[in-house]
Amino acid sequence: MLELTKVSKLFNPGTPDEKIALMDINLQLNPGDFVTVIGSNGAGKSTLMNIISGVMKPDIGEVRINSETIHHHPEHTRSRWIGRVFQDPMAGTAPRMTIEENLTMAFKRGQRRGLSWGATAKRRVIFKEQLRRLGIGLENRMSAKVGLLSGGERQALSLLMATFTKPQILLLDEHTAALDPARAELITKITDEIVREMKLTTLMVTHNMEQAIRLGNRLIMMDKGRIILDIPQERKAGLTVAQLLGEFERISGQQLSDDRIMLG
Ligand SMILES: Nc1ncnc2c1ncn2[C@@H]1O[C@H](COP(=O)(O)OP(=O)(O)OP(=O)(O)O)[C@@H](O)[C@H]1O
Repeated sequence: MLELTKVSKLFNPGTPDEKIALMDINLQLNPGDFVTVIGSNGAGKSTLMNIISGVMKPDIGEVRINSETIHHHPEHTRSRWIGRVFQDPMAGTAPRMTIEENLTMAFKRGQRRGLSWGATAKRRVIFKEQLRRLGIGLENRMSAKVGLLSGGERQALSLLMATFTKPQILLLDEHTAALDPARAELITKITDEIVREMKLTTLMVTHNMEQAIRLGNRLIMMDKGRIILDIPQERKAGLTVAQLLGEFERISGQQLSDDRIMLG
């Protein structure tokens, strides 16, 4: 499904500001894998997401989706296969457009994948149905401008738009971090439901340790540009936050330094 082979990325190479963002990353996701990603500050989590989504190119190494190398595809063509939700609720939607117009945009992206839902009226019924699944009443506000929605409502809509046409890969980049705890929990619940129902292959970066353990079927821990721990479902199921932090210390020889860390 998604395969990274020997991917490395350095910033400012050969200068005093040289930073290793990713070093020799090998990662393979199987169809339907829901992988949570945690790590210390500057571990390379965002760079990993940026390289998969095509915002950045690796210095060396390969990224493949369904065995096809995707380096030569720019970000906008990769959006046919990759859905992404960012931390910033403003990032995934167009604020001056209505909910319906935003969904139409997401729908049109998917059309190239062979979707055809015909007339506008039929599409509107489908949009309403999809919005109702979120359980926050957006189906009754289809003509509202998205800029008027709360952060949580916008993240729910972003999530729906990113998954509308079943992407091959879903990237969630700390997508609940900017929300208050109640909204973050709601978006987490909706995420879990959508990912499970649609069986989406998903990578989710989070600073919430408890969430990283609770969600998904696999957990990856990063430090200094490397994957230092890859925990499968069987081991993840009984894991506690204290054990997870202990594992980090044991392998990296230091405490997990993350100024946004949440233990639960
Ligand atoms: N555009 C850039 N220019 C220079 N250095 C960069 C750039 N982007 C990232 N880095 C550096 O690369 C390393 C990895 O950064 P990255 O943002 O991927 O880490 P992260 O795990 O997402 O961190 P955090 O959790 O703190 O957001 C860090 O040392 C960072 O300072």
